[in-house]
Amino acid sequence: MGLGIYPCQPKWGPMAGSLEPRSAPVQALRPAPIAYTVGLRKVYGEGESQVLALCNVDIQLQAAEFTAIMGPSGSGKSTLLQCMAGLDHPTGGQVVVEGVDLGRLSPGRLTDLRRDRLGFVFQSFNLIPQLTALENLTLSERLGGARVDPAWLSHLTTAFGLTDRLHHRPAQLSGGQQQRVAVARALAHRPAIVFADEPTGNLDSRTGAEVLRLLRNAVAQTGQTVAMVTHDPVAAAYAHRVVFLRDGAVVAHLASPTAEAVLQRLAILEG
Ligand SMILES: Nc1ncnc2c1ncn2[C@@H]1O[C@H](COP(=O)(O)OP(=O)(O)OP(=O)(O)O)[C@@H](O)[C@H]1O
Repeated sequence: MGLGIYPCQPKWGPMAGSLEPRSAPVQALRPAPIAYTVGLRKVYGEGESQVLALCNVDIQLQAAEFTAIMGPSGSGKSTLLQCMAGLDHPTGGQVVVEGVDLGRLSPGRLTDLRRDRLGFVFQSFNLIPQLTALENLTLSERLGGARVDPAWLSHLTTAFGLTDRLHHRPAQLSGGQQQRVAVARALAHRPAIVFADEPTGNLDSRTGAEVLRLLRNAVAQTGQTVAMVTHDPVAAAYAHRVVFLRDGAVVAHLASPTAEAVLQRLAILEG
């Protein structure tokens, strides 16, 4: 049986008592999200080997909020991030970023939107090895995007402790320095949203904490919107809100998370 007739109903419903309050007056006061999905669905493969990675996911990212996405291995976290960031095509449903339905964009317009309005941070840094840190920082400009404001770039490199590393190539930098360059690069063109997939996965806890502080400061000080996939409850506690996935569906939200509260929710999900 293929997934064409799969009911798309995960084994898990929302976790009792864990959803954010949704009274009508509070909803009415909430500003429109900067990005959202409606009924997002992603199926990989065909026929017997089909995998339902996302199952009718509705999620909102609020502007100037730091959202962490968590869940057991294989629950669909990276797939959700990739679909929201226009790096992967959903099988069904909608992704809307700053009012633009990504599904209606031509491949060229989607590439432009990714370059100009989105920033990316990956677990493996993904810097271009032949370019210096400074050249990596201005990559979106080098790819034909808007000019990176020199004053903003100077602020970023100072705040990120990179001023004496700008002419080094990635291989001449530590892992933490490389990820700081990657985060600064993601912020350099002032994107609407930074998507980060396990940004601390390759870092020790001290270096990882530095990177998380930089992301959180970007949210607190400049109103940057950040969405981050992580396995680490300590990393998730830097966020304003955690969205939990299980079997490709959103099953819980946690506002103002602590590492302990995140750990408890994960234990229930993985139990
Ligand atoms: N390219 C692909 N082809 C086939 N199946 C895939 C592909 N990418 C992901 N999947 C499957 O989709 C499901 C969701 O994968 P995804 O990587 O989004 O989960 P995840 O929660 O990010 O997992 P992890 O925490 O282990 O990184 C999994 O069952 C995975 O095996």
